[in-house]
Amino acid sequence: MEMRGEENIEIGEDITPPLLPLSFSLHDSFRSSHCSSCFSPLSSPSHPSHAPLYCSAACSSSHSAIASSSSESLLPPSSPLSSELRTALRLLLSLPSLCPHLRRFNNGLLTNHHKLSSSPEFATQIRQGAIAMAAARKSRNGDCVLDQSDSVLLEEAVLCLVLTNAVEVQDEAGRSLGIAVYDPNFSWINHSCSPNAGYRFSVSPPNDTSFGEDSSSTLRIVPSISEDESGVCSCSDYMEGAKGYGYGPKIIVRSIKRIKKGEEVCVSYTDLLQPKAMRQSDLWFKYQFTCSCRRCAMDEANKKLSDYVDKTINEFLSVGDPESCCMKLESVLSLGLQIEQIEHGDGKSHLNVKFHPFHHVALSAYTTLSSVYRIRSSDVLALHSRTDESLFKAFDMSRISAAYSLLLAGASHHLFCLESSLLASAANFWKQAGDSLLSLARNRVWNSLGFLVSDLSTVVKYKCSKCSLLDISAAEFFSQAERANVENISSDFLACVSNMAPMIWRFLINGCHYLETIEDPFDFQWLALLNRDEEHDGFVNESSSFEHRAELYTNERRIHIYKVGIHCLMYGVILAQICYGQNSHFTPILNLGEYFVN
Ligand SMILES: C[S@@+](CC[C@H](N)C(=O)[O-])C[C@H]1O[C@@H](n2cnc3c(N)ncnc32)[C@H](O)[C@@H]1O
Repeated sequence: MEMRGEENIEIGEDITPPLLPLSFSLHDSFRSSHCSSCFSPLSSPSHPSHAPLYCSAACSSSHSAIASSSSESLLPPSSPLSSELRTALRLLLSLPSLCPHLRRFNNGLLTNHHKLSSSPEFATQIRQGAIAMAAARKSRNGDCVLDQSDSVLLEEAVLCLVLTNAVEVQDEAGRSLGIAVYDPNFSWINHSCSPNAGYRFSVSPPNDTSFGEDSSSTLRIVPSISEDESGVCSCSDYMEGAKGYGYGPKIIVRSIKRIKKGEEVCVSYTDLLQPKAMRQSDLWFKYQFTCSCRRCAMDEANKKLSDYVDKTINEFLSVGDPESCCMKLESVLSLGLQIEQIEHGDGKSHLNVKFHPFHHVALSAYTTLSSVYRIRSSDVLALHSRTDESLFKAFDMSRISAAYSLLLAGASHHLFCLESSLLASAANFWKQAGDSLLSLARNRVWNSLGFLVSDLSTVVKYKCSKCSLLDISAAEFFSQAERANVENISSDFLACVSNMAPMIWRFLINGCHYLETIEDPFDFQWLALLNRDEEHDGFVNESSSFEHRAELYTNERRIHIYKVGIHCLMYGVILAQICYGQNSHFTPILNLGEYFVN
């Protein structure tokens, strides 16, 4: 069974009225400080006692008869699962004629008996709990000892029902006061690690108009039979059979995302801040199911994507086919991987997963692509005669290599701003981006178009009017004061290169389908607007269509490539000096002249 939206529901709306529990119990540690009937704090907490305590005569008169007839006082003191055992004994009172073999009781709640008892550890706990319950029931009826032949199947099934359906009742401070089992309107809601609903409790003495309860809220979710149960049962029979005692801590379910009519409503059964492995093991330990929600499938898919990228890189390192490596990496970056997802109760669906540009595997793919395009560029020049065509082809490869270096530097910058210990990586990526762009500005292609390398010497002494980086470059190394001012230098630098990026980015990425989906290598705000499911239809291969339009190759563009390159190099050097000091062999030596030797 599952619950679905009966209508379109907006975010932040109550989707059930306050629901009363079918059965509940305080945890042992709150039995002397809280009312056993309504869970509100007692005005004068008592010494720990085995007997339930109440906040008012009303609570005492409604609940004490149930507590005594459920025979819970005859349970062994402080047994494991004691609140579950009390809840189960109280539930047995309201479920008179039961068939313990049923998967569901006549109140519609799943027992999950077979699943829970398939774990040997759980099975022992359930069996021991059921024996304690059966012994308490028997001795209340005047029988003395439970004998070996007595069946405890009913007790086991009710205890499993409680373990499967009970929720922890929390107070405003987030403390778990006890547990409660609610009717199918709540208990048929399945779990998701990316749920669209949450719940809160209303804990207050009877007749108190409690805070947080909206008496006008109605039930806006409806039961639906999941695939595995279709044909076995009907929801309405069960809803009739669900009866509680008419008091106790109430629960209210609320949408935390927009829910479409007919969409499954899910809450979380575990701490969502935990990583997938911990969430999965917690769910398995408590409920014996493996979650296959979208968030879990994404984690799985990310692993598959990472494995695919690692395999491609390893293949390249051993077989050395640069073209196939670029094709495969760019294909997976553009198109993602189709992952088959098995959703709870919904059969199979497909999930298309792509890397976020900041994902560590995407960064490793960019590093590889930048090197492999550089290798391809040298290969073209080495293997073909230096015709104009091969010069342009080699230039295209260098251009794309430089674009990947720049993207890598831009993405690493954002990570470095969040986690400053990434300084060394950021230094290295900026330095490489600078090197690639400066080499690109010196590429022979410009010569063949009539722009001489010596033209660039006019801009060697170029001073940037927007940031101080290039003033500093006159010195061989940055002073301590300059290094201490790195935050300001960083933000001025980024503002400066972001300003120049539009002049060169489209040119650098021209013809590379994956890079063409990246709007800006420094400012990633466009990511928020991108429809990640959008299909991209290709990737770079040998025959892809670079546009060799003459108007793209202007001296102005080349000078911008040079200027961005010089900024990146300077910034990489200042970061490296902070990281390693100026005399280390890890710190590049500033020798700008080397970029302009004819
Ligand atoms: C409180 S019940 C939820 C309603 C339940 N589906 C039913 O049919 O009554 C909890 C049980 O539902 C099943 N369940 C809940 N969420 C699930 C999920 N995401 N995947 C698989 N099983 C799930 C598990 O068997 C779990 O023990």
